[in-house]
Amino acid sequence: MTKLPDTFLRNMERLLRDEYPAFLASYAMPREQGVRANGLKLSAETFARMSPFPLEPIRWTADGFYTPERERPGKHPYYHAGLYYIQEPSAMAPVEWLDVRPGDKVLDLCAAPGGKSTQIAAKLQGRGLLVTNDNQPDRVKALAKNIERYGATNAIVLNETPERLAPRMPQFFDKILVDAPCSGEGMFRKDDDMAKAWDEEAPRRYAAMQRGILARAADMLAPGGRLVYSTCTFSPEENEEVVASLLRDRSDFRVVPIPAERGFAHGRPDWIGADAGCGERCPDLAGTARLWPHRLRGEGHFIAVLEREAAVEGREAALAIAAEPAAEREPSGERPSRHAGKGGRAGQRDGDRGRTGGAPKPSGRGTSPGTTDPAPFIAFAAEQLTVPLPGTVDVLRDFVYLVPDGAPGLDGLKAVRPGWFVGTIRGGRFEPSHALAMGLSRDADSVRSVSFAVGDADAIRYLKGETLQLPDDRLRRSGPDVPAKGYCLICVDGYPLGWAKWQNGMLKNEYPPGWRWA
Ligand SMILES: C[S@@+](CC[C@H](N)C(=O)[O-])C[C@H]1O[C@@H](n2cnc3c(N)ncnc32)[C@H](O)[C@@H]1O
Repeated sequence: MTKLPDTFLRNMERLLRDEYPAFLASYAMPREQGVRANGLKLSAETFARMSPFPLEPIRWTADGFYTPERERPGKHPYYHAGLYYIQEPSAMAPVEWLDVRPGDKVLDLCAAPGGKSTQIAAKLQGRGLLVTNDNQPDRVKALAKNIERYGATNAIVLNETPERLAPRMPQFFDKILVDAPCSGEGMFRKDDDMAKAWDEEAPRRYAAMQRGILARAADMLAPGGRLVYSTCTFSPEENEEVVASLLRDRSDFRVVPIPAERGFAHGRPDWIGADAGCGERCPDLAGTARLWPHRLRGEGHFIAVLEREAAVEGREAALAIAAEPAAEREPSGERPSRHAGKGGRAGQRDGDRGRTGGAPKPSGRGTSPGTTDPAPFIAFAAEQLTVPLPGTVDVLRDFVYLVPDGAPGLDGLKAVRPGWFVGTIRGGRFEPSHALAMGLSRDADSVRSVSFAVGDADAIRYLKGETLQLPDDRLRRSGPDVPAKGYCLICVDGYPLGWAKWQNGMLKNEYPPGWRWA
C-alpha cells in the first residue's frame, strides 16, 4: 500500500470526518485501469465486440471501459492503430461535461500527455478546431505523438504559456478545458511518486498557479461559451477556492451544476473560508463535483463547469438552444463523417467518410518565393489517396501541414504542430508522414494497402520495423491501373498502422523508429 504523507492524512481526516475510514480503506483497494474507444476510428460498440481484453463499461463515459489490471493494453497492434487510448477512468469525466459538438473551436490549455485532448478530438469528429497546449517542452512531444496516434486531423499543438496565448486569442473559443497542474492528491493510490513529491505547501503553491491559468482561460472564452476546470486533487485550496476566485473577479461567469449521480459527490463550499470572496455566489460551488475513490471506481478528481454569459444580443438565441433537447441538436445512432463539409453527414459505417471533394487548398504561403512549393504533396494526394483531405496546405520549411479551417494566426507562437503534419518535401519529392497514415480511416483510403489480421505475426514484425516479403496477392490495389510499386498503407484488420514501400513483393518498412514495438 502507498505510504501516504502524515499531514495529508490529518487534513483529510479533518475534512471528511465520518467518511474518513472509508476513504482510507480505499487505498487498500486495487487501482482501476481504463481504456477509451477512439470514436474517430470506430464506435464503442464495435470496439467492445473486437476488444482483445475483457471490458466493463464506465458509468460516466459512453466510450470508456474498465480493463483488468493484469492486461497490458499498450502492447497490442490495435493500440498502435490508435483504436483506443489508455486512461484512468475518473480522468474521462471532465470532457463529458465540456459539451463538445462537431464544429466547435476548443482549447485544451494544460493538455499533455493528451488523454483529454484525444477525447475532445473524438467528440469533434474532425469538424471544428482543437487547439491543444502545454507549457512544458518535454511533455508537449508526448502530446503531439498521442494526438497523431489517435488520428486527429483538425488539431494544432502549441507549447505556450496562458499569459502569451490570452492576448492573442481573446474570446476566441467556444469551449475551454483547464485540466490544471495540481498537487496530485487524488493520484496517490495510482502513483507512489506523487505521494513522495507532495509537501504541505504544495496545495497553496499550486493554487496560486491555478488561479492565474484559469483567469487567462476565461479571457479566451467566447460569450456564451463553456469552460471546465478540473484537477486530480482533494485540497479545497486548489478546487472550490480557485473557482471562487473566478466568480469573485468575473461576474459574467456562473457555475453550471453537475448532478450528484453515478457516484459523483457535490463540491464543498463549506470547506473554504469566507475570505474566498465569492460572497452570495459561494453556495453555487456545491454544484461542482468531487469524485472520491471510496464512492466510485476511479481515482480522486474535481470538476467545475462554468459558463460565460452570452453577449446581450446573443443571449436569447443561446437560451433557446440550451432549452432544446440534446437529441434534436445532434442526431445519435450514427457517426457523422469526419471530413464531410460543414453540416454534412456522410458515412454510416464505422470510420467511413465523405468520398467527394477535391485536393487540399494551397494557402498561398507555401507558394511564395523562398518557400517550398507544395505541388509534390498535391500530386501525391491525388495519386495515392482515395479520399479528400481537410484544411489548407501550408509548407513551413520543408514540412507540409494541413491547417484546420478557422485556425487562429500563430505568428510568434511556439507551434509544435500548426496543423495536421502530413509529410516532408525533400529534393522535390513528397514523403508522407506517419501522422498522415494515422489520420486515414481505413485501408481503402490508399490506392495500395496490405491489411494483416490481428493474430498475424507479420503485423508485429511490421511494428518492430522489419522488412517483410509477401506474395503479390497480399497487395490490395484500388484498380488495375495502379502500379504495384509505391507507397503502401499497412493496416491491422483494415485500420491503418503506417506506411511501407512495396517493390517486387518486398515491403520496405517506414514505421518510425520512435514508435516501434519494443
Ligand atoms: C494534469 S496535467 C494534464 C493532463 C492532461 N489534461 C491529460 O488528460 O492527459 C497538467 C499539465 O499542465 C501543464 N502545465 C503546468 N503549468 C502550466 C501552465 N502554466 N500552462 C499550461 N500548461 C501547464 C503540465 O505540464 C501538465 O502537463
